[in-house]
Amino acid sequence: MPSRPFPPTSSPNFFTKNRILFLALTISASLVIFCSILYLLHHIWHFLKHRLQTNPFNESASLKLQRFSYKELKQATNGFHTENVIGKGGSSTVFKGTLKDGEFIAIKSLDSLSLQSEQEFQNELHILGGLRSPFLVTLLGYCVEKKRRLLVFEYMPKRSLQEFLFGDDDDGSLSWEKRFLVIMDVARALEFLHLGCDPPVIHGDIKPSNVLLDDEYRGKISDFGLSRIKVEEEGEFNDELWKSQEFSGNLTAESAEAIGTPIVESVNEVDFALALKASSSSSKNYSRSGFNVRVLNLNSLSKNASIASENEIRSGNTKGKEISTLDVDRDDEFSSIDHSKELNVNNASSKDEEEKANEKQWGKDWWWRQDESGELCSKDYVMEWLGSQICASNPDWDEEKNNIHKRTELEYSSPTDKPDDAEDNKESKENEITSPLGRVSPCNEPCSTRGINHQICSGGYPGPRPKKEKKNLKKKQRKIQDWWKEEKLSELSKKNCKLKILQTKWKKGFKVPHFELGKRFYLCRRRSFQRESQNNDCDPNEEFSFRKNWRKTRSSPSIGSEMWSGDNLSSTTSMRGTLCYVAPEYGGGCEFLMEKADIYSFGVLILVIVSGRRPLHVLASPMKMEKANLISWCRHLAQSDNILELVDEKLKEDYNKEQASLCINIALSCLQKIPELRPDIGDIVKILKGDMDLPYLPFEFSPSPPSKVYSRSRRKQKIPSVLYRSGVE
Ligand SMILES: Nc1ncnc2c1ncn2[C@@H]1O[C@H](COP(=O)(O)OP(=O)(O)OP(=O)(O)O)[C@@H](O)[C@H]1O
Repeated sequence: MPSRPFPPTSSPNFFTKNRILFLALTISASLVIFCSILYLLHHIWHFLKHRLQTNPFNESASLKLQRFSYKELKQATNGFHTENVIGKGGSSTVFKGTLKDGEFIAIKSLDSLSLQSEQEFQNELHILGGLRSPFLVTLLGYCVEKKRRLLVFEYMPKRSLQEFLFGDDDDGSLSWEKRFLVIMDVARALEFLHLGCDPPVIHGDIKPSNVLLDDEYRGKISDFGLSRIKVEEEGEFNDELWKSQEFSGNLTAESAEAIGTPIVESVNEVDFALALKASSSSSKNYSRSGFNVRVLNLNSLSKNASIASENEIRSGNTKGKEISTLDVDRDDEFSSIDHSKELNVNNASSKDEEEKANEKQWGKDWWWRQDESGELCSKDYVMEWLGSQICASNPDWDEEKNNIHKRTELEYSSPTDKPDDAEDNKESKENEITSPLGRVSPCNEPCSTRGINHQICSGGYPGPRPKKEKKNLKKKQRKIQDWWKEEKLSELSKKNCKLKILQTKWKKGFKVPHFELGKRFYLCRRRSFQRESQNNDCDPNEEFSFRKNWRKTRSSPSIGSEMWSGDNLSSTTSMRGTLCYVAPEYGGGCEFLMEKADIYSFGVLILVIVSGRRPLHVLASPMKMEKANLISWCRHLAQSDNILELVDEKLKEDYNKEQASLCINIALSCLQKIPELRPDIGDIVKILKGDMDLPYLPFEFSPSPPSKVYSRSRRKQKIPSVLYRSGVE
């Protein structure tokens, strides 16, 4: 039997094909595995690298914040007793508390719940809550119960630098050494925020009242209500993310969870339009509709507003009510919350509260005032500010008052001289030779809080004032106003003209209904503000903050700077920070708070610390006018090679001249108008430590011609290591 042929199942061709296929599969599989491993390794490396950069937001485990109950905090502060009040911010009251274990704490309690205060609360909670540094005030915990929002901080026994520099209880203990250390501490704090954190954190409101002092007068930065996390994507800012942070004040839910802090449910999604709308709204009128920004548009805004304003007109109450644009769909949770009552703050009568609310309310008009009103001009702000400053206690002013007092006494002592005549004669004589500021005479009249129209305060001239004298006084005040206007504000007016032209162009080009609305609100608010200002007494403890506008603090006002040049008063849609400390570019429409804006504020802070003066200091004597604006005075001194004249007179000769001039020079370089030219904080710290040379200052700050500037000997100065905080270096 012939054998059957073996079926040709495996030809050499078949084997080769299979082998090739197998090889190809193996190679591609191993390639995929290899690439995945590479990808994984890259990610691990990236993650580790960033972790090593002390990324505060990833160190979740160690940063769990303690959640306090309201009851616990109430006990710690003896029922939030007024005796325990240690500070007052624009939107919160700070109490000293004692925990059961005897530890002192500072409890910051929101006075009322508005979008803005909620946003700042969230900011502090999520940004500061995720940071740990010996140069930052430690956030220990929080309390969120219904409408109550409280933050618990480590207690800083020496309170704020502001109180120390300008407070009544100045015992002169802020020696040069301490001042220098505080400058160093703030620089280190900013170094941590800008360079030690990834992503960097921008504080956004560096000023003396936000620098707290510990037992040894070492400075720590506080108040992260305006701070921002800088998010940079492929070299460009991520607009969306930035804005969402800017206006919602929230990190994402995940990141919040990561640092163990709560997201307060209602404010998760808020955008620019809402923030603007809400920034001119009061907590009392806050509505749920405001939270859903996605449905907001200009039409709904104007519609809501017109309904609201109609209601207001009907009820005859137009005071402080732009907010009522949001009156539709009122949300109980966020409607009228009177925190102070709950907190047992006894001294706030309902009337007072209303006034306070109105006052804050006025402050929230900033955006409308900026963007819309035809009447808006920087001059207004300057005049308003001047009004309050003239009331402020001021050594130079006091000096001048004493002189005037002496003069007046002399005049009165002569039996032949009638007081009124004497005053008149004096006025006509002095009129010829000096500006009205030189002839300011004191009064006992109450001062209105804002506006140059108010009386000039003095504590040293007792007794009732004859009618004629009052008239004279008014005359003088009017002259003072005119003089200020002529001398200092013409430049501002020019800028305002430009601004108005721009606004007109804008209006012509785009007829958007809500502009008119804004104007109506502004005018309405302005009227109510004027009424308020007529009634208010002068409070020297005011500060102009762009987030709160005029606000009361326990300490004296800190204000001034570039306002004479108008730089700080340019129009912007979302100005935040504190006047005179805020960088000029931030007022120019730049929406991003950059590190260099912090550097600018730091420059102002240095000058304030070194000089013991506020950035804008209205002085009685025209001879001292040049000193009114700390920054321009400093620039003038630099030009005349005399910067040490800026050093606080209280220090007499008891200070380190090299350190002082180093600080002033650093400040000058921080105050350069072009942000890019300002040094970064890493360099500043190195310069302060003496590890790096001071960069060349621009020609405008130099007393010498350019050639000399460049041949100027560079100072290399070693600061004794004892100056640095142990364990930190
Ligand atoms: N941890 C603290 N220890 C001691 N005093 C504090 C502390 N925190 C705040 N203060 C005091 O309370 C004052 C107001 O605090 P803070 O500026 O934080 O309130 P705020 O409402 O955020 O003010 P702002 O209007 O600047 O936002 C401070 O100037 C300081 O005197």
